[in-house]
Amino acid sequence: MPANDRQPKYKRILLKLSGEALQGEGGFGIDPSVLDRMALEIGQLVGIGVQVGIVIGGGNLFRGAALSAAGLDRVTGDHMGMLATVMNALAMRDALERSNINTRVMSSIPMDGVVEHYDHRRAMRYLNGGDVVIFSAGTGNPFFTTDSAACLRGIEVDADVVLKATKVDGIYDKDPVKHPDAVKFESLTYDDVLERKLGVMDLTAICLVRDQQMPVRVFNMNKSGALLNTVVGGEEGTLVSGVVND
Ligand SMILES: Nc1ncnc2c1ncn2[C@@H]1O[C@H](COP(=O)(O)OP(=O)(O)OP(=O)(O)O)[C@@H](O)[C@H]1O
Ligand SMILES: O=c1ccn([C@@H]2O[C@H](COP(=O)(O)O)[C@@H](O)[C@H]2O)c(=O)[nH]1
Repeated sequence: MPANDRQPKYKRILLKLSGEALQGEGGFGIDPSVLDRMALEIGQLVGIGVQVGIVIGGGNLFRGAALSAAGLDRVTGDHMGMLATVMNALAMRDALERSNINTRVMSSIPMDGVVEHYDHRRAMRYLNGGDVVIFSAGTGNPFFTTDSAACLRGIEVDADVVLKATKVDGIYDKDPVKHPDAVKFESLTYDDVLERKLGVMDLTAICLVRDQQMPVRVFNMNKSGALLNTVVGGEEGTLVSGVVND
């Protein structure tokens, strides 16, 4: 069903941005033009009064599992991955502030003088005051992912929904990047995702949102206007919740 007006459906969202999406055509690092486009789209949400928390991945720079496969100690690799998310957060804050959007970066790992340490009550004050808050450094613990961090922070700040922005336009019965014949779901229950082991999000994250009944929508960030459409109630991508909406 298309969104019929510009009134937000959600008061507060937790937006998970894929680190890989920031690399643009370059294949590594951060493409400033991608940041600017995302800042514009996030600004549209702030403009209609939506409170926005963000978690950004680190896959454009480092992933602990990949570093470990190349011979590094896994915990060291995960620390590098979490630091990568701080770099992405700083770059995103820069783009948002150039668009005149007040933005705070908080880190799960103390980094005095660079970014604020994560503090739940302070984060709530910033969100209530209309600042965008970027939660960086994942959960602060190795062996987790930023999907888990996004779900955790989304639950902690009492977001209405976790929006996972990615490069595919929803959840399929198998990875659509590898399988052109993959079939898309409009909606799924948490148990569907777990039982079918659908790889778009890690299963720890799905268990967390299932236990707290936090809805998650997976949609394509490369589709212009999809983020705003989602927030005003458009049915972009795939919704994961406690019920199937057919
Ligand atoms: N069943 C599935 N449905 C949809 N996508 C799937 C599925 N299985 C695997 N994928 C893959 O999951 C990817 C989504 O992961 P994405 O890159 O957004 O997250 P991430 O790994 O958390 O981010 P980062 O790039 O920051 O590490 C898609 O690009 C898609 O190729
Ligand atoms: O809580 C966390 C979150 C992330 N990591 C490490 O960071 C990288 C990048 O995150 P992605 O979710 O893959 O984008 C991840 O591969 C882990 O190595 C972590 O250790 N703990």
